[in-house]
Amino acid sequence: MQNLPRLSFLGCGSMNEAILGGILAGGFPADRITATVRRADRAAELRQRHGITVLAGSEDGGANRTAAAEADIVIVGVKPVGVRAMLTEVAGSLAPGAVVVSVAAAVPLELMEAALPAGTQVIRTMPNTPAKVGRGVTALAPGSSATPESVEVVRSLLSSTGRVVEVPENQLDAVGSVSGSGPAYAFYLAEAMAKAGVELGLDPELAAVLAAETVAGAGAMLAEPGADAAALRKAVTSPNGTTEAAIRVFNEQDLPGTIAAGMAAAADRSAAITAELTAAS
Ligand SMILES: NC(=O)C1=CN([C@@H]2O[C@H](COP(=O)(O)OP(=O)(O)OC[C@H]3O[C@@H](n4cnc5c(N)ncnc54)[C@H](O)[C@@H]3O)[C@@H](O)[C@H]2O)C=CC1
Ligand SMILES: O=C(O)[C@@H]1CCC=N1
Repeated sequence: MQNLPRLSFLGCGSMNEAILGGILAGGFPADRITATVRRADRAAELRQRHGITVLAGSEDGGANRTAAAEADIVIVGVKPVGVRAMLTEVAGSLAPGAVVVSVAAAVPLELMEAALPAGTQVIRTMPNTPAKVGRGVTALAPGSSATPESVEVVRSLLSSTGRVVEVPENQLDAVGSVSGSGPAYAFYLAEAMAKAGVELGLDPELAAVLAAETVAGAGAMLAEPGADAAALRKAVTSPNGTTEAAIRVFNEQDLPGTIAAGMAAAADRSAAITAELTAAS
């Protein structure tokens, strides 16, 4: 592979566009990137926003095959149910030595490798959308043919979107329920805080600004080197003060247990999707 690989994003919705945005913001040249999408209006939007080449999908899969053929790294960003069909579509078009990276939840390496020519290098990842602002975290698990050199190239590419960690594939359901889905939990908290602020008498716009800035500011503090969530929380919580009153209610109503139950449901859903996809393959 050359110093700077050519990238093709096959399917470019929320997640792949976030990665694309993070990589471009990190200085990767737009003229080495192609994306495919289904609709012409979405293609125009991506071209205008990022200055990359975008091929609008045709029913016969020609756009995906063309994009795959010219790439050193192919990043598959369609919904889990569409991954096998996408890989089957491009299997005969991949360049020799190309690396296939999947961002799809719940789609096993084994299933992806079976849809591709023997020996294809596949890397399964679980990224998250803060990649867009360089604050993502991506867990990756290399497939059986991925070389350490290719893993390093992908790791280095994704490091411009945030942190990259390597995990055994069997931990990816748990990773997805923490960091893959996690941004949604933080946004949910901001929504709930804004709504509660309105119930306490604040104007809706003001409540939304206060909640969003607070979640964002707390996130920025957590991102500082050596930050510890419990210590930061304690620094806000005066003995017998207002914060303590709120946290007492959260604990009495077992908010930690509710969060754990929700995250277990996310991991269980991932395992169930894997079972459905495996049964259908
Ligand atoms: N959204 C997120 O925060 C995260 C998503 N993921 C994974 O990323 C994958 C994509 O999820 P989203 O981006 O949320 O979905 P999305 O629906 O926003 O994006 C999928 C895109 O693929 C396009 N597409 C579908 N079939 C195509 C085809 N044959 N040719 C060209 N384009 C095609 C769709 O038009 C759409 O734009 C999923 O597998 C999901 O599990 C993983 C981590 C986080
Ligand atoms: O909700 C989902 O299924 C995807 C995977 C992780 C985040 N979004």
